[in-house]
Amino acid sequence: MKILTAAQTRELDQATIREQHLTSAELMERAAEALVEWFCSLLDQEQAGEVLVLCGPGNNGGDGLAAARLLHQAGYQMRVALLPAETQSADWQHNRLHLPEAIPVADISEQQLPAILPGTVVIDALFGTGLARPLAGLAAALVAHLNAARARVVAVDIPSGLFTEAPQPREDVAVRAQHTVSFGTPKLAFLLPQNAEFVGEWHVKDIGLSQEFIAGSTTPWYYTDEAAVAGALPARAQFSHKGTFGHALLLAGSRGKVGAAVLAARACLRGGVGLLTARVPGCGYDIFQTSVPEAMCLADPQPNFISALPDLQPYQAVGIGPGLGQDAASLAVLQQLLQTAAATTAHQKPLPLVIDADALNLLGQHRELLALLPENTVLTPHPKEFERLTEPARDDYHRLELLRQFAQQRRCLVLLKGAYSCLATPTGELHFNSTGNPGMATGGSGDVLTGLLLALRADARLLPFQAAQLGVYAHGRAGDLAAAKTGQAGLIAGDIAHYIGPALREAEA
Ligand SMILES: NC(=O)C1=CN([C@@H]2O[C@H](COP(=O)(O)OP(=O)(O)OC[C@H]3O[C@@H](n4cnc5c(N)ncnc54)[C@H](O)[C@@H]3O)[C@@H](O)[C@H]2O)[C@@H](O)CC1
Ligand SMILES: [K+]
Repeated sequence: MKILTAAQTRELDQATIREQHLTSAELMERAAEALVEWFCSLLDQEQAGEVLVLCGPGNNGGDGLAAARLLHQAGYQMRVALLPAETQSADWQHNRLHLPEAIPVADISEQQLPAILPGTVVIDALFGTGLARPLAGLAAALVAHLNAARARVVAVDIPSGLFTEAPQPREDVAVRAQHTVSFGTPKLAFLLPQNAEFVGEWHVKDIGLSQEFIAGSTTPWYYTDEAAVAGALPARAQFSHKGTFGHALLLAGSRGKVGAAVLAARACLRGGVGLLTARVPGCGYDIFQTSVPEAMCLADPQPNFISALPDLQPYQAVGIGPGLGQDAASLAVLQQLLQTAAATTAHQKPLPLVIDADALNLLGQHRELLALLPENTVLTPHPKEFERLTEPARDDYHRLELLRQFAQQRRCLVLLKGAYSCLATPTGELHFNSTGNPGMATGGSGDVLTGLLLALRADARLLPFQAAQLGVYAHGRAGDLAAAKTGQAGLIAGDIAHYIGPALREAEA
């Protein structure tokens, strides 16, 4: 699903109106109906008590006025407070005119901020995508008053004060909502950690906006939902054999961290790889062979870490990093891997690589090695690891820009891990993942992701981006399926690996 800018959202509204021969008030009515339907499913009249709608002067306020009317008709006890302004939008005026007289309406002033008791349900319809500058004056005072009131807040379209696709200076005020109900497509602001305290839980409602306009819009931002990966995994042909799905090599583990190799290997096998060979330190041989009998094992001559790169000739993809440690000998292995993989690019496609964890830290310490990365290498840093590869980011928006630049410059697929993990492509696209849950913030879940990505990169039927996108999505989905059984607290990385099969099955062609 595409993520659009505020300007594109406005154009989308206009295109929908033209295409479907609607009035703008009719489109606003659809938005209000969607909001109200959602609201009624959340809280009944008794649970809601008196509902206060705060309305700004634009169409966001118009949505609020229309919703107040519809909720009143549905039997909710409503109260409306209006933020004064020199002018109001036409659809605002239309909905002001149609507001039932039974609903009390007050004008907001510095002296007369609306009374908000703790627990009051407040619908924030002050500003939406038309926010033109940071909040100041009365609007800022009102939002500070609301945030201090400990109300139950539902934001319409976007919490007032947040910009759709740009950061707001830190000291600025924005509404802290428990829920945000938006229309059509998600907004970039919803996907960034720094906005979580404002956005709360977000919901995007379909209001029949022009699909043709969306299809024709260009954007660097995408949201990987179920539809984006539907059918992404080709069905297995009847006469497939192990070779069809590739032979992967995993370089992982060091003394005390052989478990990382085990987890990555299990995930790689669950990811459908044809054959898996793991290079582990000598101390890991018995552990690995016993824990993952389905994989082959090449013990390193060194007992405690990996010191020698096996011959790469048999493999269709190589993963390196989980539990690797940062010994100088392992750095040499990484360097040799990059040189060998890059050398194969001259006469054939580059050897697919997946680079994670300590292998990323080693790259961060020896940035000259970045120039050796073969095209379409998959890197999976969390924000700290990414910072070691680049520079500290000012905020989440700046980090996205660094991510985009890095992926373009290095011609790699870079996955910035976190909630809504973001996959950057060599062409400058950013794909935010929709699956996963906080239960996955547990040791080893990154190792599982590496193993799964390795399996999908070894599968020659998938293009590099498809493999990475499917891997990230299925990893999160496996975590969601696992958490449904274990609860989030009880979730361990091995559970995620266990559910990779069912998660991938959902994306089968
Ligand atoms: N255009 C449409 O047809 C639809 C629009 N919808 C709603 O309309 C919203 C966008 O409406 P608008 O474009 O009218 O914009 P907004 O309602 O977000 O705000 C625009 C108004 O706020 C003022 N303003 C902007 N920044 C301000 C600030 N910092 N301090 C004080 N005043 C400020 C502007 O001068 C203008 O009067 C969406 O977020 C959505 O809620 C929905 O009804 C769906 C349909
Ligand atoms: K709002």
